[in-house]
Amino acid sequence: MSMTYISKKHDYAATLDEKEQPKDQKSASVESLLVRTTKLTTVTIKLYRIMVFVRMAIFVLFFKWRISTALAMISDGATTVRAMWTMPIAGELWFALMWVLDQLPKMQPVRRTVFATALEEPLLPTMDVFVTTADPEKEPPLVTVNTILSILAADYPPDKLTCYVSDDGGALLTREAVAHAARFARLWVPFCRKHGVEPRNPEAYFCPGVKARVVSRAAYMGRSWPELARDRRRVRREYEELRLRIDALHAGDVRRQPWSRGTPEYHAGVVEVLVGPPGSTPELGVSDLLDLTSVDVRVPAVVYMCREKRHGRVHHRKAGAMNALLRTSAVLSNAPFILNLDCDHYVSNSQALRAGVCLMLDRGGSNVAFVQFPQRFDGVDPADRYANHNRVFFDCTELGLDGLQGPIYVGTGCMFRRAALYNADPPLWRPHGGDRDAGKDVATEADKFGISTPFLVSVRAALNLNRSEQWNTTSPPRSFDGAAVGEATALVSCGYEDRTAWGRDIGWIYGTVTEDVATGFCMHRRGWRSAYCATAPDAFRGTAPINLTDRLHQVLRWAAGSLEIFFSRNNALLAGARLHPLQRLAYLNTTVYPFTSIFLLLYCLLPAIPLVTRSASTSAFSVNTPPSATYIGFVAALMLTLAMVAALEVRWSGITLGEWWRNEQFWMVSATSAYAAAVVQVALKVAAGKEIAFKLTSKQRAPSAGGGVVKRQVRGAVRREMDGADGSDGGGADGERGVHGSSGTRGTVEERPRGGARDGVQRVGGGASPPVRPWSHGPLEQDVEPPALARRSVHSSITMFCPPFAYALIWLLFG
Ligand SMILES: O=c1ccn([C@@H]2O[C@H](COP(=O)(O)OP(=O)(O)O[C@H]3O[C@H](CO)[C@@H](O)[C@H](O)[C@H]3O)[C@@H](O)[C@H]2O)c(=O)[nH]1
Ligand SMILES: [Mn+2]
Repeated sequence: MSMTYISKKHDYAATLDEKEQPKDQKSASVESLLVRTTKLTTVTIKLYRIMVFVRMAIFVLFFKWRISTALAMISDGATTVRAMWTMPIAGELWFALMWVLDQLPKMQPVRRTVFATALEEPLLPTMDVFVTTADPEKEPPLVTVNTILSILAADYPPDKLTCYVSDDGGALLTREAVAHAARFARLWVPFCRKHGVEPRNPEAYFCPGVKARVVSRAAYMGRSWPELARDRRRVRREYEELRLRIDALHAGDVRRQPWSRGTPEYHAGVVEVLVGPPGSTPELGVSDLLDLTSVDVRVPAVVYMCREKRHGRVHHRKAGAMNALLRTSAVLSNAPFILNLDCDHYVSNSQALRAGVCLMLDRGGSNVAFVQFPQRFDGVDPADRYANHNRVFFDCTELGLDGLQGPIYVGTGCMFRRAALYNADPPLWRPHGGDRDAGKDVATEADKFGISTPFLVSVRAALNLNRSEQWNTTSPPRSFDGAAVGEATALVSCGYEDRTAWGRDIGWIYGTVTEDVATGFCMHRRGWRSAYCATAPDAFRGTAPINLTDRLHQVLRWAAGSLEIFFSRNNALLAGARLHPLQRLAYLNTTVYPFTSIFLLLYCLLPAIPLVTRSASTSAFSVNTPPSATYIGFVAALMLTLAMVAALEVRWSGITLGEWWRNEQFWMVSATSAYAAAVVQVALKVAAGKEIAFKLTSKQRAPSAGGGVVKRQVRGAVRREMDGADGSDGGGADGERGVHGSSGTRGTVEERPRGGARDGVQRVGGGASPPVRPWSHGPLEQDVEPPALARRSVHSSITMFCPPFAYALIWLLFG
């Protein structure tokens, strides 16, 4: 099976310039077998480029006319009049600049086709997967558990994969839930392997969600179709028990003393190997539940980590957790490649890990520091009213940047080269005769990496392995023994990074709440490339904020984090020449966009001043004078070209016009609220040193898995099944139907393997519904009406974001 980009109807021919990707000796043998990169050369993209330049030319003419007219008008005017002319022109110049910064990096998009199965199993390198969670209330342990299960069941050799979980909350609840997941994995992983099910997240697989894919009878590759139905029912019952156990954990003793090691902000460091590494040869299994006689039952290793936290010590939020994971994994498995998933982003395509590796090992791949996958989301309402899908960014901007030395790193769903996190130089920029620090002694690196000798040894091994690129023959030593775990625990103590380069040059970058953008930028600045990997089906899927308050808080955090980067040493304007000029523009755009709010608010509010103040000087403003024909002509031309550029962008990228429009709408909402709040926050930080908080996004899934009105009856069905329906093969859970999408037009009905009863949706378990707790998975059956949810959240958002408006109004009226 080859993994191709989400199907597009364009045909494209030109292969990427040879100069762009220097021929690499070691990976030459796999040249063009793993990845095919093609520039988009359709008529649409050519027209698109022309239209962008036409619009830029119109801008130049417009500003020439506008500024000369303004100068004539204000030559003898009062100060107010001058201000009234200068501000709008400054605003227009800023908006034009932002548009140009946004468009130019999108002009050379490329598409990649990854042939994941072309990479033979023995050639696969080892891989560490990092999952971060921070608060069991906002990030329900069940969500984390499902993510872990999807990772463990991914199609990757189990002896080459290790799953690390970082628990920043230090919660016993999370640790226990992960341990339960590790136990359930012994059944779940062989089941997935045996029947090739997708997606390998049990919640998504068993629930009638939008993306639950069920193999059709014809495509089924297993031994016998009825066996799948029977196994599926049995595994499902076990999964239901796991869910109940995790609920019980929350409700029971653990809940009464959830922070057994202290509080979320004060606890000791813990590293615990929950599942040890499996052997390197397949083990055929025995199980009471399933026939596993011909299935490899090995499960990848699982490590739980909770870094130490102390009062008065900054912990650097996710970046700090990732760096702790980087060190922990270094002394245990030390894999050359690292995949990061937030606790809610599960592996939705079991081939995804291989796809990422292909981009790293392919010709020219040795210069790739990270592979960013698009972020896709479940549970967003069908109208996507808060533009959660972010299609314009993922399907246009990142695709465009992929043609310019690589996309921006934007968090979850990103695969890294360990050596790049250790601040190594890419081969492309290595000084002749080897690496810049190849000859250096490890001991002298202690001021950068900290004093742990085993860790320094692991760094050296990782850098050497990266230089030799012999991934398969010299796999790094994996030791999970007591000594290694003890060392790992010392490495997650909160003082370890003192007086080192962690967070500055090494690992994830500190000093901003959007550590992702800063970290990727530092790599690009060193000359590393990155790659964008959009697969079909989606590689990973996660949850998005389901109400406006959460969404605006998320946008506020991103905007504030961007400005923090702008005011730091990682400002794109200060970067050296290894950054592609257009990439520099893209980074500049990514770090200054929140300033737009100032211009936008003034631009919209200033014209109203004469109406409310009625002062002599401003009333001289002719509110009654009709706009000149030239002005109307320019505005019409700018609007028309904007629409044409949008239409062409929509065409070449394959997104819908609706998605583009949502993006514009939500941009307006953010720019007049969250961006302004971000500017205020960062101003306070710069002026008074007030730190910006990392407010976690709640991962409580909307009770509607597929968005809109979706009925969930899983518990009911399972309970009914448990109540004695077991014998009736074919009824029960396997007979239910999933109502998809629920948007009416897109909704499809999917049959589960055994077909059978078609009334599954109506069935509800008997007895009283369990109490709805925030972390539980909802009542037995619930209709959710998104507008009601949205209305409620609009109220809370208004109270949250009205201060900037209130101040603006007060200033206008009485200032
Ligand atoms: O002190 C902290 C704070 C957060 N996290 C984890 O960071 C991740 C991201 O948090 P979330 O609230 O989901 O933020 P989002 O805005 O949804 O995430 C996006 O934006 C973040 C930067 O603002 C990136 O870190 C994420 O990878 C990216 O997906 C989650 O797994 C958290 O558990 C920690 O581990 N420790
Ligand atoms: Mn998130």
